[in-house]
Amino acid sequence: MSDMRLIVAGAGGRMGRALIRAITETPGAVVAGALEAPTSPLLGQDAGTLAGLPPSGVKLSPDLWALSAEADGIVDFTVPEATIANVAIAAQRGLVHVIGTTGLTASDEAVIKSVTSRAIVVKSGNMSLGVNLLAALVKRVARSLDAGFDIEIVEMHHKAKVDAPSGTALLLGEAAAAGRGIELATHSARGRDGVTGARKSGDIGFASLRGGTVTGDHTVIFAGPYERIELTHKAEDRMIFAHGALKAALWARDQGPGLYSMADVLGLSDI
Ligand SMILES: NC(=O)C1=CN([C@@H]2O[C@H](COP(=O)(O)OP(=O)(O)OC[C@H]3O[C@@H](n4cnc5c(N)ncnc54)[C@H](OP(=O)(O)O)[C@@H]3O)[C@@H](O)[C@H]2O)C=CC1
Ligand SMILES: O=C(O)C1=N[C@H](C(=O)O)C[C@H](O)C1
Repeated sequence: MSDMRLIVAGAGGRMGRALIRAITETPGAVVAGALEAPTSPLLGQDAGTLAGLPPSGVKLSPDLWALSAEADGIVDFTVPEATIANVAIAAQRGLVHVIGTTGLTASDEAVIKSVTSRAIVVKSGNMSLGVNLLAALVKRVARSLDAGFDIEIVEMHHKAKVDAPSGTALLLGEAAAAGRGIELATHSARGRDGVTGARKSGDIGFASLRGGTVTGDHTVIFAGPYERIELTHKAEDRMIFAHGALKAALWARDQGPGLYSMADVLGLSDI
């Protein structure tokens, strides 16, 4: 099969630069385009050079329609507004769309879902192997423990992160809720402050810390009477997300239309 031609959306960002490096070092994939915001001062710069590599000849462009004429997929770690704009073009052009962007609203999620009867989308709040294994473990542990064990999810990220709770924390919350057989939407406690009253039994709590250069730490705490289980993942380098996203793109190329998760890509869906 020919190399998969990938567009990196948000190519000047932290994840975009990691993706350019990951694609460059992976056989079977090539950088076919580098998309950036129309207002970005980086437009016209070389994607390879920005990623700390030799010049690639691929310049940052704001025009996905033009870039996508010669591409098979788009790997998108940007901002919700950009991702939603990209969804329509990717679907129209028949591109595999790998979405890592977090902070998506329920209506954004609905827009993404709406194209998946005809388009291939892989979306996950965390593309790393470790976090997706952690999610499977969390689901399993939650299934074994009753509501006497309170579930709390703590995450810490670098000071530039703009959304909270993190996409990963929400993914882990969904896993815990699935294990317990409840809906996260109606059993979640976010942003406690002031006189909140006692903890509501059955809720899944979230707490977000921001500071420094932390790549991404997540702990799921099962706090029961006189004992506590804590499951933790610590990301040490963004390349784990980039390699996961690339694996997703190459995997998705052989799938039919649909909305897939990293659990599907990694074969963890049945845990
Ligand atoms: N699922 C996962 O595994 C992971 C998800 N993420 C998520 O990925 C997203 C990006 O993270 P990160 O790289 O750290 O953030 P950055 O802010 O470093 O990068 C985002 C990039 O997207 C660009 N951008 C904004 N608007 C557009 C547009 N319309 N078209 C193209 N590009 C655009 C930004 O440009 P400008 O700065 O000029 O606005 C910026 O370069 C976040 O939502 C984050 O939570 C991060 C890591 C792992
Ligand atoms: O913004 C980040 O940096 C990260 N975002 C993702 C999230 O919201 O969980 C994944 C990772 O933790 C890094």
